[in-house]
Amino acid sequence: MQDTFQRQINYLRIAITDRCNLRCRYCMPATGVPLKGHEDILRLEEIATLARVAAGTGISRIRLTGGEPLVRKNVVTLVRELAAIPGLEEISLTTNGIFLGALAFSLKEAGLKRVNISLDTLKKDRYRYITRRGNITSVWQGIRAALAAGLTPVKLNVVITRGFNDDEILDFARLAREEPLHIRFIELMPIGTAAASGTAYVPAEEIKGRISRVYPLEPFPDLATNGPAANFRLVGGRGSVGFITPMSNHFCSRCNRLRLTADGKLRPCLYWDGEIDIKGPLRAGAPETELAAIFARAVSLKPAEHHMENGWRQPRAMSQIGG
Ligand SMILES: Nc1nc2c(ncn2[C@@H]2O[C@H](COP(=O)(O)OP(=O)(O)OP(=O)(O)O)[C@@H](O)[C@H]2O)c(=O)[nH]1
Ligand SMILES: C[S@@+](CC[C@H](N)C(=O)[O-])C[C@H]1O[C@@H](n2cnc3c(N)ncnc32)[C@H](O)[C@@H]1O
Ligand code: SF4
Ligand code: SF4
Repeated sequence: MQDTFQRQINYLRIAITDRCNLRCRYCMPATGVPLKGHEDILRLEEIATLARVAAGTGISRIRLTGGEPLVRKNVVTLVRELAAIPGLEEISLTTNGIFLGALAFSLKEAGLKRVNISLDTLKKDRYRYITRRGNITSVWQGIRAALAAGLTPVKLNVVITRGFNDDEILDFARLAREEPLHIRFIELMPIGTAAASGTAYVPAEEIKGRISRVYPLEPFPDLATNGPAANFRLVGGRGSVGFITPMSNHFCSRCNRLRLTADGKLRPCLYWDGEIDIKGPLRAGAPETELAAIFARAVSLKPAEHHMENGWRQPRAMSQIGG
């Protein structure tokens, strides 16, 4: 599908749940985000139906996210169903990694291609602080299991915030040198609790400068997956570092994605309030041609770019949109 700005839309991010086992401070309040009722959330077979329709419209990659996708019961069965859909070349997943140790091999066997794992600090106490409850040892078990299972390339998503973890930038770079891990530094966006907290993002250029003064970097186009990251190999290293810059240098002109929320809304953009209900028509028995037309309408409504700078704030939490 092509949108009104000549961008090819071939990637769908599906939030398969709005629930999460963690409470990352920049993402949600300590009490969590009000959850949708059981009936409001797409059933797994409904997600599979919509994925089949999406594939028919030209979507070739699907990423499962949330909330925390691995808290959704029967996620392995869902992956198996999605992996069997003709036209879907890649099913991937973004997770906090806590339950990945237990699930990595079954997910791989079911057809998952790769995982991105969120880890904002390498320090045990800080991890518990930023997630308000997580145990970093479980995340490392998840990372090791992902590598062993071949869910590769394994990418680590790191949100650097001023005064919290900006002293760990070189530790992460060292990790990328020593291990086959691809660290992506993400600029904090004013979404979720981050919007009101005044927490400051650290521009990617500053992070890159600090790394390249110690570890020479060279462009690493091989890791490109049509995602937003600009990737660099550390000369002589096993992994890489990448930069996702929604704030300092947004990548909207290359946008290739739609989002489907856990409660069945199609979102043309991460940072825009437009969304289209597709669960209602699906449950009312709409034929697949009609559902495909709803995908096409969502694509036609994609804005040229986000306007995070103009003061409008996304009312949905990141865990509801899927990141
Ligand atoms: N502004 C904006 N940020 C995005 C978008 N897609 C991803 N991000 C940010 O990048 C983070 C990491 O995204 P991932 O879930 O790892 O997905 P990805 O980077 O597309 O994955 P790859 O296919 O591995 O490149 C998200 O949580 C967001 O913070 C987008 O379309 N717009
Ligand atoms: C919303 S989570 C969903 C998937 C899973 N629970 C996880 O944490 O990977 C996806 C990603 O969004 C990132 N994220 C959450 N809030 C953000 C914000 N305000 N700005 C930038 N990234 C954010 C998280 O760090 C995580 O990497
Ligand atoms: S970033 Fe992911 S793990 Fe952390 S609270 Fe949000 S949804 Fe949960
Ligand atoms: S902010 Fe919106 S338009 Fe820009 S890359 Fe993200 S989803 Fe696409």
